[in-house]
Amino acid sequence: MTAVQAAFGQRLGEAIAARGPLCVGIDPHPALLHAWGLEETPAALERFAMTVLEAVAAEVAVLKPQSAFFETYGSRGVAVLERVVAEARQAGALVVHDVKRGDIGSTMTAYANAYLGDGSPLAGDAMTVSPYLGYGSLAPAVGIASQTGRGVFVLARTSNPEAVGLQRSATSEGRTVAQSVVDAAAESNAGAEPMGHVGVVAGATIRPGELDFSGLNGPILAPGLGAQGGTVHGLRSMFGSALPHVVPAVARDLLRHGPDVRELRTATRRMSEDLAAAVGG
Ligand SMILES: O=C(O)c1cc(=O)[nH]c(=O)n1[C@@H]1O[C@H](COP(=O)(O)O)[C@@H](O)[C@H]1O
Repeated sequence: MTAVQAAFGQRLGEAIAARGPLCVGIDPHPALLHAWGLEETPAALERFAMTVLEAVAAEVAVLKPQSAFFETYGSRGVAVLERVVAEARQAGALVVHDVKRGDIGSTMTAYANAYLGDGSPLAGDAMTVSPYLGYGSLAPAVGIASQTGRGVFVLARTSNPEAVGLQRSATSEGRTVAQSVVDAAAESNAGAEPMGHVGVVAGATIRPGELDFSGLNGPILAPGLGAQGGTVHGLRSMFGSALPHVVPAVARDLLRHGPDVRELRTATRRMSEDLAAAVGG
C-alpha cells in the first residue's frame, strides 16, 4: 500500500519555509523558444523545460507548468510534461499543474484523477481549477486532493483585464463574485492546520483591499509579476495580513533570462531575495 503523503497545506508551508514563496511558471511560449534559439518541436520543448528545471527546481518552492504549451505537441508534449513533473518533484519542488479545469460530476472526477490521483503518470501536487460551473461542481477535485495530500487553486480574481466585468460583479448577497469564491474556499479550509488544501488564484495585479482573505486559511497563488505589471513591492498592499500565504508566480519575466542556466538561476535568486525582503519587512 502506498503511504499517504502529508496534507498539501503542510507540505506547501514547509516548502515556503525552506525555499521562500516564489513559484516559477514553466511556459514554453513559441516566442520564448525562438528567443532561446530553439525550434517549435517536442525535442526543443524538452530542452527548454529541462533547462528551467536544471536552473531552478532545487531553488524554488513551487513550479507551475502551463499544460497548454505541452499539449500543443500532442502525446510527445504530454510525455515531456510527465518528465517535468517527475524531475521537479525529485528536486524537491511542488508542482502545480496550470490547467484551469472546471466541469461537472464524473468528468470533474476524471480531471482530478488525471492531475491529482495517486498513480496517475501526471500526478503533481496541485492543479488550478475554474469555479464558473459553480464552486460545488469542484467537489470531486477538492475531495480527491484532500484524500491524496494534494491541493487545488480555484480561480477567484484572475490577473487578466477581461476578468473584471465578471469577477468584480456583485452577487445577490452583495459580495463580488471573486469574494464569494474566496469565501467558499474558506469554508472548505475551515479548521485545517497549518492551512487548508484549497487555495485561490488572485493576480498580483488586483486593487489593494479588493478582496478579504482574512478567513481563507489557505494559499493564494498570485500570478502576474513582471510581464503583467505586478511588482514584489505591491504585494503587501494587495494581500495585507494574508501575505505569508501568498505564492507569487512569474514566468516570462524570469524565463527571458535563459537559456543560460546560471543567468536564469541568478535572476530567480534575485527575485526570491526581493520577495523575502518585501514579505518579511
Ligand atoms: O492560473 C494561473 O496560473 C494564472 C492565473 C491568472 O490569473 N493569470 C495568469 O497569468 N495565470 C497564468 O500565469 C502565467 C503568466 O505568467 P507570466 O508570463 O509571468 O505573465 C500563464 O501561464 C497564465 O496562464
